[in-house]
Order: sequence, then structure tokens, then C-alpha cells
Amino acid sequence: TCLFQPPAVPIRESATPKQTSHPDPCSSAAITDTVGLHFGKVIFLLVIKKHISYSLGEVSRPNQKFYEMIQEFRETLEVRPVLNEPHRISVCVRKRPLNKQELIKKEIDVVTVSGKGELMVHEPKQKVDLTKYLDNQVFHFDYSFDESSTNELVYKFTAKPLVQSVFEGGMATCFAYGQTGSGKTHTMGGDFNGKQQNNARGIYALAAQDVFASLNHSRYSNLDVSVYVSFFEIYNGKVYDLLNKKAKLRVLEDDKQQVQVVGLEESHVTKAEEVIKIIQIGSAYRTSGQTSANAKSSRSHAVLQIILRRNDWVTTLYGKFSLVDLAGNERGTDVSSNDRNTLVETAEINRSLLALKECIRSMGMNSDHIPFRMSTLTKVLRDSFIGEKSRTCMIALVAPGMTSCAYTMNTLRYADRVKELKGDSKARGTDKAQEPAQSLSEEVCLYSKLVFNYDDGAISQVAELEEKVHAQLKVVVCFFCFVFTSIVSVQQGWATLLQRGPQKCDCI
Ligand SMILES: Nc1ncnc2c1ncn2[C@@H]1O[C@H](COP(=O)(O)OP(=O)(O)OP(=O)(O)O)[C@@H](O)[C@H]1O
Repeated sequence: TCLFQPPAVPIRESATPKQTSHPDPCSSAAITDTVGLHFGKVIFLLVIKKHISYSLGEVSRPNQKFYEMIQEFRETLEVRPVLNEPHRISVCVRKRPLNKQELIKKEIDVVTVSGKGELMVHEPKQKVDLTKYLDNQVFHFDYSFDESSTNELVYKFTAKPLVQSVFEGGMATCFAYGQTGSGKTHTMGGDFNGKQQNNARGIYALAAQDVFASLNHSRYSNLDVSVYVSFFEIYNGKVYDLLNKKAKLRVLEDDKQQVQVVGLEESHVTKAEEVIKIIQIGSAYRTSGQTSANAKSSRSHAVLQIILRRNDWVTTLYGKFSLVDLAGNERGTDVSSNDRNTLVETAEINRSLLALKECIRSMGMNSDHIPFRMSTLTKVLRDSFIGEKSRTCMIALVAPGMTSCAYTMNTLRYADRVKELKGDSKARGTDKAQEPAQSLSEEVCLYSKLVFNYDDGAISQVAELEEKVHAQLKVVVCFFCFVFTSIVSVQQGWATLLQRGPQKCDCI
């Protein structure tokens, strides 16, 4: 219905008050005039109405019905504040606002953050008889941040509590996980102003500021340590130093299972501004490619490490804070490309993300077996998963648009699996906000869960086998080494052999 009625007095009459002779209202000229006048008025009023309803957010959109259903549902929700409980592994979720393109396309926002770590996805579905309905799925995390949350707020509840553990000699790790374009780089590296990124307002910089604040705090005045920073990326399973013109580095493991990135540059820093400068230099070197979702998509994992080293002559490692901006988690569903390189990249990303999940889960279960050898990412972060003092935080980033719904669900299920530890039944799993309206949705859910669990199970088995093979290989190499040294010794003569006595194998 039109909100605006035409004025009672015809405009033409009021605009010509001095006219004395009245033309015949039935003449053809008068009729043409009147029709034209009314047509013009209608167009004018339609334009006004559209303008006003646009500013009121009432624009009719492609999915208007779902939009209204979501709005209606939101009105019934009670918004609660976030919890503040420390965890060894914490998993949080952050929803970004709809971006410019999504607003232009009149995308509807299908994600609701209802507070207290809760987040809901309104998955639009359709019954067989074409009736539209919402499948509302609820996820519980340690914290949930809505689109109005700033990087500072997210930092306060995620990475900030981990700084203390680094000063207590622990290994802390903070991951940003999510689909391409969901806001990982925005959260870790700082918000964007056009193409310019404000590196001083990301979690990297905020953590660096807190490290220096703690260093100058009386509580740690006896701690004789210095701060170093390294910044590297892992692309296609290879490590590249972002502080040394992307030099390709080798990852080696010694006999004590210590993993070393050989030749990685560590810059000694004395203030947060130096770290921000390093972030700017390193970010410029990051590998980016092209996916259908984000033209400048990051296809690599970026790892910024803030390292505390004792001021002794070998600069012994004291504590480490690894901040990781993971590559997009599209899980091979970006089918827009037939390019071999892109497919290899995607496979490698998927592999490392699955390995990461397994390592965090093993850490959470205090398992003896951490399958860190499954990917370069988990190899270089091995320290992060072991030891009593290790603490991890994962920030899952989600895009709110309806077209990202499947990716959003993947991200949330992944984060949910990371968090699902030690029978904490209250904080685990997804709930249905309401009974699924029909069995088809149940089937879809069950199917996706099965696929997901299959992945997890297979990965665990592969990891276990890999560990076993590694151990057996060690024994075989050791045996051959012994045989070889024995043969050499026999050749050198019994006298030498007796003189040397029993030898301990030092081949690995
Ligand atoms: N919380 C937010 N508030 C406002 N804008 C945001 C937010 N999160 C992300 N954005 C914007 O969305 C766009 C994509 O974000 P970003 O580059 O951080 O995504 P990404 O997850 O790192 O993607 P990729 O994996 O491809 O690098 C950017 O323009 C960014 O400014």
C-alpha cells in the first residue's frame, strides 16, 4: 500500500490561481493534461516511497521471505553477556558485518549472535512441496562476538589472557580460522581502511603491546629475557621467511623430536612499534591467489611468533606466542578453478587444517600421541601442543551472508570439534533451536556429520600409522647402522673392534 496519498487540491489548479476563464474539463487537451499530471505524480510518489522504504531497510530482496522469517525469529531471542572463564583451549567465534558487495546484492544475514558464547545459523531450506522454512542451528563456544565487536574486544577475550602464560614460560598459540573473506586478516593483522591495513589495530600488534607492557611490569622484573620476532608463511607445505625476502626454508627434526626451521630470521625488538613495522613488511610479502570468494585471497598460513629468550650466551628459549592467520578453509569446494596449482594448494590447506584440529584435540585430551608430523604447519608449531603450560585459542570467523551459509556451517563444525573435549557436555555440540521441520533436513545433518566424522577418524588413523612407521623405521635404520659399523670394524680387524668395545648407535 502506498503511504502517500495525492493532495486533495489538483496542483495545476492551485498553481494558476489568477486564471479567470475556466477551460472545458472534457476537452481532449484537458484530459491529456490531467492524465499526464497524474502519471507524473504516481512516478514521483513511487520514487519517494522506494527511497524511504530503502532507508528503513524494507527493500524487497530476492529472499524476502527468509529475511522476514529471520527477523521474526530474532525478536524472540534474549541477548546475554559473554562468559569470562579461563580455559587451556578456548574456542571463540566472530561474525563480520555484511560487506558493501553483499549489501548491494541485498544478501540476507543468516547468522545471529545471541550472546553468552552462543551463535545461531538460520539455514534457509525448502520442503518438497516448496514451502520455505528455517533450520535454526545453535552453536556454543567460549565467546561469541557479533558484527559490532572491535578487534580490541575480540583480543581482550581471546589472545590477551595467553600473554601471561608466555611470561610463565609457556607456549601460547592463537589461530584465526575461517573461509576466505570471513575476516581472519582483519582480526589478526588489523582492520582495513580501503586497501590500507591499520596494522596497529590487529591482534598481532595488540599482543606485542601487551608483551612489552608485561616486560616492564614489576611482576616480571626479575625475568632476564629479551623479545624476538619471526614472521613466516607456509605455502604448499613449504616455509618462506617473510622477514628475509621470502627465502625458502627447510624444516628439520632432530633426535629429540625438536623441530627447527633452519635459517629463520628472528629480529630482536625493543618496543611494539618495531613489531608493527615488521608486520607491515611481512604482510606485503604474503602469497595471495584468486578464488571465487575473495580476489585477494590468502592461500598461505601466516605465522607471527613473539619469542622470549633468556639473556644467556645461547639465548635459551623461555616462552613463545604464535599468532597464526590460517589460509581459507574452503575444503576443496571452490570448483570455479580447474587450475592444477589451485587444486594442489587447496588439498594442502585442507590437509594442514585437519592435522591442526587433530593436534589441538590430542593436546586437550592430554594424549601422549600428538600427530604433528601430518603437516608442515603442525610440525613447526609442535611446541604449541605439548607441555602443561601450553595454551591455545582459536577464533573462528564467519561471514553472515546467506550464500556463505554452507562455508559458515563448515567453519562452525570444525571449531566445535576442536572444542569438543573431555565430556564437557554443556559446552559441546550443536543444538537445534527448534525441531527440524522435516526429515530431509535431519538427513542432511546426519550426512554432513557422517562425512565430518569420517574425515576425523581417517586422519587419526593415518596419523597413528605414520607415527608407528616412523618408530619402526628408526629401529630398522639403527639396525642397519649397527651392521654397517660392525662390518667396517671387522674389516679394520678384530683388534680395533675389541679396543672400541660395544658401540651405541648414533645414527639418528
Ligand atoms: N569485523 C569486521 N568488520 C568490518 N569489516 C570486516 C570485518 N571482518 C572482515 N572485514 C572486511 O572483509 C574483507 C575480507 O576480510 P579479510 O581479508 O580479513 O578476510 P580473510 O578471512 O583474511 O580472507 P582470506 O582468507 O582470503 O585472506 C576485508 O575488506 C575486511 O575489511
